[in-house]
Amino acid sequence: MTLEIAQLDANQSDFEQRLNGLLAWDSVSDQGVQTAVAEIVTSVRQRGDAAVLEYTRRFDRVDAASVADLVVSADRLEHAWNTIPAAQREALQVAADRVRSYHQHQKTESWSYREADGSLLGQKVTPLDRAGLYVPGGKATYPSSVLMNAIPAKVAGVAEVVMVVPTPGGELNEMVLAAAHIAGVDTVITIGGAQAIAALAYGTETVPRVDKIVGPGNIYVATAKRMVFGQVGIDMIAGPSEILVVCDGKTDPDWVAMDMFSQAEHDEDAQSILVSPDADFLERVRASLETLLPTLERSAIAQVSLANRGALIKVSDLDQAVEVINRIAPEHLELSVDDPEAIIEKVRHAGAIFMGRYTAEALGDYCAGPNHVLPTSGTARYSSPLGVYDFQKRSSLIMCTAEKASELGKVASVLARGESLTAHARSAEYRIKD
Ligand SMILES: NC(=O)c1ccc[n+]([C@@H]2O[C@H](COP(=O)([O-])OP(=O)(O)OC[C@H]3O[C@@H](n4cnc5c(N)ncnc54)[C@H](O)[C@@H]3O)[C@@H](O)[C@H]2O)c1
Ligand SMILES: N[C@H](CO)Cc1c[nH]c[nH+]1
Repeated sequence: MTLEIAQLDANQSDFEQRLNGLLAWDSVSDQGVQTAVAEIVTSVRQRGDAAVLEYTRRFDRVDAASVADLVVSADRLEHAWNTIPAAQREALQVAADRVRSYHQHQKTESWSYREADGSLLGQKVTPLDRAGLYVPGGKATYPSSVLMNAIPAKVAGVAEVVMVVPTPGGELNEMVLAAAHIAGVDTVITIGGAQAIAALAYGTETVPRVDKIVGPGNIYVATAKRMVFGQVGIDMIAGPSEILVVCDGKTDPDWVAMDMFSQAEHDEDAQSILVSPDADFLERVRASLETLLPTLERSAIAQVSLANRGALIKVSDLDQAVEVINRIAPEHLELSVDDPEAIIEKVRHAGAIFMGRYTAEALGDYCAGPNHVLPTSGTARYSSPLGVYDFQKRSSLIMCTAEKASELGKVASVLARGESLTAHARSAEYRIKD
C-alpha cells in the first residue's frame, strides 16, 4: 500500500497556490449534488412520508412499510443501554458526564437591569421548543456524536429532541441507541441524508417539524442544511473532519502519524496536515505514515484522504507555523510542542485547540468534555463549536416608566421624522409629557 502526501514549504513561491488547492472543498456547491438535493427536499416537502420511504429505500437499502416503523421506541433505547457490554456502558457514562459538566458552564441566563427611574432593560433567554439532531451513519457509526448533539440541547432545556440517524442496510447500532437513551433523546428515527434534513425542516405525517437542525454529515446533509436554512435554524455547515498538527519535532513520530490518521480515516475528503520547522521530523512522520497505513482497519479511506488533501508543511519557525494555522483556521489544532501556552495567545482561528503532546485530538472526539461538532473548511474564522448557546435564543426586554417614555419619545420622534416614518414619530410623541 503506497502512501502519497503533499510536501510543501511555506517559504516557496508556489506555497499559497498549492495550499489553496489542498484546502478547497467545493463539494457543497457542486452542481450535481445541488440538483440531487433540491429534488429530494422538494419531494419530501410535497409528499412527506412517502418520499422519505422511497429515498431511504434507495440510499440506505431499508425497505420499511411506513416511517412509523423507522421510529425506535424508548423501550428499545433502554434495552440497548441495558444490554451493551458493561465496558461500553461505563465509557458512555463517563463521556456523557464529562460532556454534560463542560456544557453546563456554557448555559447563559436571562439578565436585566433597572435605570435610575425604574425603567427595565434586559434579555430573556429561552430554550428552543424542538430541536432536530443529525447523527451521521453512512460510512461509520457515531455514538459519540449522539452525546455531543443531544447533551447541550438538554442542558439548554430544549423540551423535545428529535434525532435522525441513517442505518444502511437496516442495521441498528446498539451503542448509538444506548447513547440516545443516556442523553435523554425524546424521539429517534432511523432515516438519514437530505431526506432526513427535509423531513425535520418541513415535517411529515410522522416526522415532527423542528425549529433548528444541528449536527454534522456528508455533502448531501450539508447541502440540504444550507437549502432549508430560513425554514429552520441550523448550527453550521460542518464538512469533512480536519486536523492540523503543529510539532516542534520532539514528539514520537508514530503518535503524530496516528493523530493524522485519526481524522483521515473518517472520510476520503477528510484533511490531515502536519506543520513543523524540523525537516528531519517531517521525514520521520512521513515514514511512520507509510509504515502504519497498512495496519489501519480503514486504510483505504485514509490513503485517499492523505493523497487528495493531506500535507506535510515545512516552516521556518513556530511563528510562521502560527501564520499557517490562522490562514487555515482548522477544525482541530494540535499544538504538539513544549510550551503550548506560549503559542495559544497568537492563535486566532481554530475550532478546538489541543495543547501539548499528551492531548490527542481523539480524546476530544469522545470524552474530554468540549463538543466535537466544530466549524470546518476555514469557518472557524467566524463560527464556534456546537454548544448550549445553539439551543437557546434571546428576547430583548424593555419596560419604560412614564418619565422614560417621555424622555425617549423626544429622541425617537426626531429620529423617526428623519426617516420619514411619521407613524413611528407620532406613536412616540403620544407619550411625551408637556
Ligand atoms: N464534524 C463532526 O463533528 C463530525 C462527526 C462525525 C462525522 N463527521 C463527518 O460526517 C460525515 C459523515 O458522512 P457519512 O457519509 O458517513 O454519513 P451521513 O449520515 O452524513 O450520510 C449518509 C447519507 O447520505 C445519503 N447519501 C449517500 N449517497 C447519496 C447519493 N448518491 N445521493 C443522495 N444521498 C446520498 C444517504 O441518504 C445516507 O443516509 C463524514 O464526512 C465525517 O467526517 C463529522
Ligand atoms: N472527529 C469528528 C469531528 O470532526 C468527531 C468524531 C466522532 N467520532 C470520532 N470522531
